[in-house]
Amino acid sequence: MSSTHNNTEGSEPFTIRIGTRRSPLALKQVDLVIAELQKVHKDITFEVCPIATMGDRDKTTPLPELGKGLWTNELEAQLGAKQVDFVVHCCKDMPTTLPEGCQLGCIMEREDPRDVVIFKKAHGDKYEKLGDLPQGAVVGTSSVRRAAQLRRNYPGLVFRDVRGNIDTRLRKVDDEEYDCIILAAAGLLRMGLGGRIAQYLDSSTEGGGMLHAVGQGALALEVREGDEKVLGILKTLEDTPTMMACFAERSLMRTLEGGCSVPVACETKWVEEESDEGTKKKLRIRALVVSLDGSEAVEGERIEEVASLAQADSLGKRLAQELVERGAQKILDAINQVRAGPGAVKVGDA
Ligand SMILES: NCc1[nH]cc(CCC(=O)O)c1CC(=O)O
Repeated sequence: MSSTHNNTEGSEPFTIRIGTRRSPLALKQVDLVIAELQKVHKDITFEVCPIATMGDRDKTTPLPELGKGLWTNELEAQLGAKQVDFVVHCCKDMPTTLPEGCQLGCIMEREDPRDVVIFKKAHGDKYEKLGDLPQGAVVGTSSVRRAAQLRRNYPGLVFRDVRGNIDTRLRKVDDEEYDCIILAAAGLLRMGLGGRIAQYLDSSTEGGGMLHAVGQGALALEVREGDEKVLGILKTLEDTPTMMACFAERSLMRTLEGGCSVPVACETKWVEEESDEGTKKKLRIRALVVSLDGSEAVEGERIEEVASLAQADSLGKRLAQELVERGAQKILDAINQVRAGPGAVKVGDA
């Protein structure tokens, strides 16, 4: 008689295959996910299946020309073909509408969602913040969202593209003609590179704030639609407040983009609000749609009680509609017009 190993699943040990990009950050993120899963599911074997996506292979074509899903399409194809059981994504890199047959299984607790400034090593401790930089200083970023917001507050700075993985970008700021670069805190912190962070940017930054990208700092796990077995396994990793915040952000983006990626920035925070009935936790979402050159912007904010993903969705949608009514459409139309014309304009987030 064969003995059956008694495990938490109540069945034979089995293997789960995980789809991921193969960048050092992506692999680190998968390690973090597996470490969390392994705590609960001791007898499951997790196998990492890294591949290069279009965004990894093509490092020169402007991002929008590569189309939507440049970081995700190949991974979702593998998921659909059952070559992998779930995919680990940066939530920020996922299009707001998923392909048929795919489902956002869960979103994990968020790392710091803010953007940060990293100065060239050779500058030593000469600069502490963006405002310390002289006229004409060069800021590396390929994100129109970042450049457009910073242009508004720091008109003297010059913006240049910088693409590549985190290590490549850090090498470029140190060795090439950049004075600083802007990156997401989350990637640096996960890679143990937080020591390079000189300044955190958010809506309240003195001298000029910045809102982050939709989904920035959160990891999202994508599964085949209705795959209850895998959904059940991943459920233990869900951070519901983060998931609700990201749903609000993604709904905002989905409502605004109308088929084309646009420079939309946001910031969500769970805040306590006092009322006659006592204190209540509410979700505050701030958002900004900005023209490519930073000359025009429409900003807004809403605070609502959110107790479900559907309510998070409608919060994001309402804020988007409010921004459109207050003039965001004019900015979006202008961007879409340039996008449709000859010559590429980058509006994806890098
Ligand atoms: N495609 C770039 C990308 N996608 C997600 C992150 C950061 C990590 C995160 O937001 O979870 C980055 C790098 C960056 O913006 O600095």
